[in-house]
Amino acid sequence: MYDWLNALPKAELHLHLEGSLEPELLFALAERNKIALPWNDVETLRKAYAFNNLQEFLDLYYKGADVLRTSQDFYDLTWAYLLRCKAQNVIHTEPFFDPQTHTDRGVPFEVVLNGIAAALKDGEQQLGITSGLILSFLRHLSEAEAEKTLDQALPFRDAFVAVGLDSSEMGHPPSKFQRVFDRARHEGFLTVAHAGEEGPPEYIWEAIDLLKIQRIDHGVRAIEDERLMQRIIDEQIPLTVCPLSNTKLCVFDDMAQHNILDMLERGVKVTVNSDDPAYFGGYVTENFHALYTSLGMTQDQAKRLAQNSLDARLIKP
Ligand SMILES: Nc1ncnc2[nH]cnc12
Ligand SMILES: [Zn+2]
Repeated sequence: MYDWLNALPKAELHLHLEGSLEPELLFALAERNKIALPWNDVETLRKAYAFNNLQEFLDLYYKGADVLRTSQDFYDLTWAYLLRCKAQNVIHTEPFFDPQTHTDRGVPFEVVLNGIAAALKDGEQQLGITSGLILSFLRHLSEAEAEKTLDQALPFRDAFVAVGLDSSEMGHPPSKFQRVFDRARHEGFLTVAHAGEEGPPEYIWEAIDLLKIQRIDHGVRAIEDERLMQRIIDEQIPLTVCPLSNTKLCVFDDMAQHNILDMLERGVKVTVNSDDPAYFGGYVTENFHALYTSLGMTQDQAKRLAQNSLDARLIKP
């Protein structure tokens, strides 16, 4: 089944480039940039990948991102991810990057963007993988800081298709970013937002009604609100679900409890994604495979999930 799932043509719509930083590359970049790490070796670092919630993961993820300093680093990170896409027949990807994670420690916006954009261009030319980059604001920071990030992005507007919202969800509702999302839309960007990962259904309502999103990232807590379920079914608002992420971050106790197939059967446009594959134990195919082993996903369901990912692209072929 793994090989069959691997061969399915699919799109990945929820992937943080910084979350694809494998420990081996992290150590190689630390050496290249002469950065001392708090872990002795790759195995010790991998052992630290045990999380009780989103915040515990984010604390380590931001630490790991500190090895990314030059455009070449961002190129190498993005290229390594694209090679994984090629190996798993991901024919299109819409990755996130978090500029504030880098600008806040002194790496200029254009250094980050140039490396990522060059790799995505080579990915299309050399690997045939199309892409659309999403600039994600860190929601634990202020809206004013998001506004500053949008200002930095405008000279490079052709490099992005959308803005997004990620990082610590609880206590940082979408409504906190309504004005900057208004301006981003006015500037011609599409919008997406993480909502309903740990946060309540109310945050999903806000993402839809206030941020006017094209897709909900995660959204698994929508199932707690029947009126919301009807809305996302009626309007076919896609959910970019990340099964391995949800179990690693204890959103579900184990994969057998995951609601993605229940949502699929109810007519929700759910998709399968890897979120932060270097930290959560697998790329897209491993996420599909976990649904097969733990939930008995059928080939027909897998085909519908893969087709949903192609249908939910922001950039249509
Ligand atoms: N799963 C996730 N939720 C929120 N922010 C993130 N940043 C990287 N991964 C994330
Ligand atoms: Zn995410």
